[in-house]
Amino acid sequence: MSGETMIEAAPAKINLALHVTGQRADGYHLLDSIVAFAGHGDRLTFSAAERDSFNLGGRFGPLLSAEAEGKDGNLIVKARDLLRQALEAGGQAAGPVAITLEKNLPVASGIGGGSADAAATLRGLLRFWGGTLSSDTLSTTGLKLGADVPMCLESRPLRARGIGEQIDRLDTMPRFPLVLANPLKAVSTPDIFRRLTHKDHPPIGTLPRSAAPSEWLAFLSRLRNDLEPPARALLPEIAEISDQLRDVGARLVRMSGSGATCFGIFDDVEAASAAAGELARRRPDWYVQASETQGG
Ligand SMILES: C[C@](O)(CO)[C@H](O)COP(=O)(O)OP(=O)(O)OC[C@H]1O[C@@H](n2ccc(N)nc2=O)[C@H](O)[C@@H]1O
Ligand SMILES: Nc1ncnc2c1ncn2[C@@H]1O[C@H](COP(=O)(O)OP(=O)(O)OP(=O)(O)O)[C@@H](O)[C@H]1O
Repeated sequence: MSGETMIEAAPAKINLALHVTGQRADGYHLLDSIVAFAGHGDRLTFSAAERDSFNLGGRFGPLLSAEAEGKDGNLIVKARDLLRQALEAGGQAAGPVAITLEKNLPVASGIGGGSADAAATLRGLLRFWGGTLSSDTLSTTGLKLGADVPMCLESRPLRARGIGEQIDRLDTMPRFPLVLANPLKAVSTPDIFRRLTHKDHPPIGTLPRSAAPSEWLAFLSRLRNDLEPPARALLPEIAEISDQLRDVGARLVRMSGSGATCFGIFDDVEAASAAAGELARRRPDWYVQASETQGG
């Protein structure tokens, strides 16, 4: 075990497009999604300790600890236990660790907060413990924690198919300056999937060949998030957020994941930052964050 402290970023996951293309016999939906990761997210810290511990801080930490009580517990703890099991099964050491989560992302908001944290736990603890696990085993372990965890393990531009676990990297995707906005009302992912009426949309077509932002923006503009109609029916604020993002100059506005976070893509980081400032002034009751997606 290392004596040092290690930090692992858990970037917000953004579904730039999400098509629902079918449903498996077990009820899980088949997706075709273009995904990028923001420069902004949660932050995990791992330190050597005499016994395991888990602490929460950050803007949304108190909300999460209150919510998690009496429920299934935090995904970080589950990820730690699953990884330890996998390493110890192969004769590798996985000693006690103190984990701290700085919870900066709103909870149940469609930007993969819990999945990003679970993935960062797997990545970070593997480094902290100095363990070795094949990328297939890591991805399978991640999938046990949630459909979004394998893509969050990558945390780089990708196309996800299957239920989210079949991943192709999109190395030519440019960085997109954007603003994330959320009404601070939690949305339940299973609830949104349950409300879907159309489950057989066509898959995403041919991807751009170049890395030109204009080509990518035109491509993304032709796509959709099929979870947006049921989410809008549940939460009228999504329409309001989308209108506001357009009003402050976004080129493309869409909801991420099962909502309610929407993103607006801007021409440059200065425009995104100014728009976020204006939006936060207009709606201090919303979560508003300027960021930029990470490149391939
Ligand atoms: C909407 C997305 O965020 C898009 O990236 C993901 O598909 C959701 O991923 P997640 O939050 O990690 O989802 P999980 O925790 O695995 O599943 C929560 C619930 O969502 C539904 N679910 C999830 C993923 C999927 N491909 N089909 C589904 O129908 C299932 O009812 C499942 O019980
Ligand atoms: N570390 C965590 N961060 C956030 N939520 C967690 C965490 N651990 C457990 N949860 C539980 O997971 C639920 C879903 O939260 P999460 O923020 O991952 O949703 P989401 O942003 O909609 O994710 P996705 O985009 O993957 O659907 C929460 O309501 C909470 O009870």
